[in-house]
Amino acid sequence: MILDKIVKTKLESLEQTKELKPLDILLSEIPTDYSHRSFSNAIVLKDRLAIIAEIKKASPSKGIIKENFDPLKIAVEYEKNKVDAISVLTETTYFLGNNQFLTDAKTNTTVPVLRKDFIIDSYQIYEAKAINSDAILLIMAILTKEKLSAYINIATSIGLECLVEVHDIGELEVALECGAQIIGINNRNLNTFEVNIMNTEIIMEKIPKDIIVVSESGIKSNEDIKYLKDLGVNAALIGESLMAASSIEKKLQELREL
Ligand SMILES: O=P(O)(O)OC[C@@H](O)[C@@H](O)c1c[nH]c2ccccc12
Repeated sequence: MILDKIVKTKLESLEQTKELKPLDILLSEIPTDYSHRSFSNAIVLKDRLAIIAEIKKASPSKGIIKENFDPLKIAVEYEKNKVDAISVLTETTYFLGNNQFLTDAKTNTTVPVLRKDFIIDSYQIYEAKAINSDAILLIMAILTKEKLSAYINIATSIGLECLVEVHDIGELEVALECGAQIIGINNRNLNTFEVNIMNTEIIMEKIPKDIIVVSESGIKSNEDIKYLKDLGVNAALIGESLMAASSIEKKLQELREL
């Protein structure tokens, strides 16, 4: 199973990272001129669905998505086209991401930046802060209830917001019990890669009104956006269809068309 493989790779690389940079050194690197941008404010809008645009070179299901990949240029282009937030893959082995891509996106735009990675250790939360993230992704499928609770607390205590990702009702219940405020419904099953945007509709019904909802994965068309807006979702997280488009500007216009 791919998720197990990713977690295993992560565990191995984390050991090395921690050896090279122990936690106390990492903590001393947290920028003091940190400009915090509110992820939740950016994605809760009155009149429309917010767009969280993702910077992702490759994925385990598609391989390389974008050949001439210039993450800084993409971030600037996203900002120019008024996306509401940017998500950056920082996982290096399967998604060919990098922490620097996130720092660059933050420094060269004015929107909040979400760190997309497989967080399985509190070290990575401090790391997210050190590289200048505003929010982190926490994936229910790779965490226990105890870990999720602890990680939400740590993140909150250092001013990071959490997008808690679920893909079924069981996971949703645990996430809500742990105090998740922003729920990401993944339309892609991370083990089979199967995408079903109606997953959002099924899970949405069980989410209390005061919780912020993000629909993630497989969002490709203006119909998808309309469908999600009618469901009452706050934001759409879009990667592949923007990354694979020959023009990001045109694709965003097409997605937003009323
Ligand atoms: O590229 P897509 O189908 O538009 O999906 C974006 C995003 O939802 C996806 O990259 C994602 C959702 N959850 C994740 C967890 C880890 C890595 C990646 C992801």
